[in-house]
Amino acid sequence: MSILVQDITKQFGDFLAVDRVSLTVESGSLVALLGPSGSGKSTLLRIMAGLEKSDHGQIWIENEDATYRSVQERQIGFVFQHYALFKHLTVRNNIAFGLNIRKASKSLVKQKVDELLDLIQLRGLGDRYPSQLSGGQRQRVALARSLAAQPKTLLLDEPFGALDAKVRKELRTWLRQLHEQVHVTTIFVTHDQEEAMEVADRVVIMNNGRVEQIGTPAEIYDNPTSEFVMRFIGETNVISGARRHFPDLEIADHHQVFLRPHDLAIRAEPEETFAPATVSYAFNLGREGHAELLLQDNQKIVVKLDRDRFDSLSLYPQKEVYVKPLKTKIFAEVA
Ligand SMILES: Nc1ncnc2c1ncn2[C@@H]1O[C@H](COP(=O)(O)OP(=O)(O)OP(=O)(O)O)[C@@H](O)[C@H]1O
Repeated sequence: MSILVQDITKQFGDFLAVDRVSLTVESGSLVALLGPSGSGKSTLLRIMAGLEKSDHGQIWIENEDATYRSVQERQIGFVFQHYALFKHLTVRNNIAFGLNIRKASKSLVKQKVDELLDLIQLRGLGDRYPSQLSGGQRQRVALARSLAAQPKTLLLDEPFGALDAKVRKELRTWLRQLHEQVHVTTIFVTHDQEEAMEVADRVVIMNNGRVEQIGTPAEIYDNPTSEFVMRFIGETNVISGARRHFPDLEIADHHQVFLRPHDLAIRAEPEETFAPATVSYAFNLGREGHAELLLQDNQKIVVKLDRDRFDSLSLYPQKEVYVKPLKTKIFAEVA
């Protein structure tokens, strides 16, 4: 089920929460809405679901204007951060809830619930009550309950937000695998960039109610189109007056240069076009080594090196090294 969001705007009083957002979600894809707190992700998701009215713009579902359709008519499943399972019903009956309302036959309900219990890998726990499950298990039941209604689209609002880091990580992988099995068009909101990058086919980066960039995780990481995205996704170094250190960079004198900690060459001996720097700290993290270097004007650069390179350079505090950016980004300064 493809979804087209066209020029959606939503204001709460004087505050513009969603500002002329347009985007396309392709049928069967898994898309993350990623952005800092308050950037409008949940509001946009609720507008897509039909839980919130927009002030302007349209929502198209499978080439039909769904802007004024109800949640039910949109055939959308919704899962929130805080699992809203019925406490007095077993896992089985929670999953079966929608099917029972629609008066599906007993045998069909049993078959569907069995399939969904397998899908969420909780087959043996069907007779437990929500209070007898872990947070991660409850959230999987909430997903199964949404899937039981066979929604055309699944909207997840920080589905793992209330869980601890380890369980979140497990559920990420699980969500990806689940999506590969069921292929329901899925849009999920997160403010965790690692979660978005690991799980989604495409990531929509939001900031101040607007879409900053849309792309695959690799496109967004490798080719951020704004300073905001460069800083928000992955780590970045910012060097002011970079031409003083690296005269062959083709930039204006006042430009700032952005570069990832992996995108630097380091030498132990002086070399043309390399700038001298002093190691302020260096530590070995097992798989890779990290160091902080100070340029001659005391600007800091964080570098990350694979272990072989790190070991061969034998970095230690106060050591003199020579550095050169390999891949830089320059963004127009915002007036
Ligand atoms: N019903 C409302 N009334 C007034 N302001 C609201 C309402 N809902 C959201 N807002 C405001 O709109 C802005 C966007 O909120 P939204 O929940 O969409 O952001 P978000 O990106 O999902 O943030 P978070 O990651 O913190 O959930 C916020 O500043 C919020 O305070």
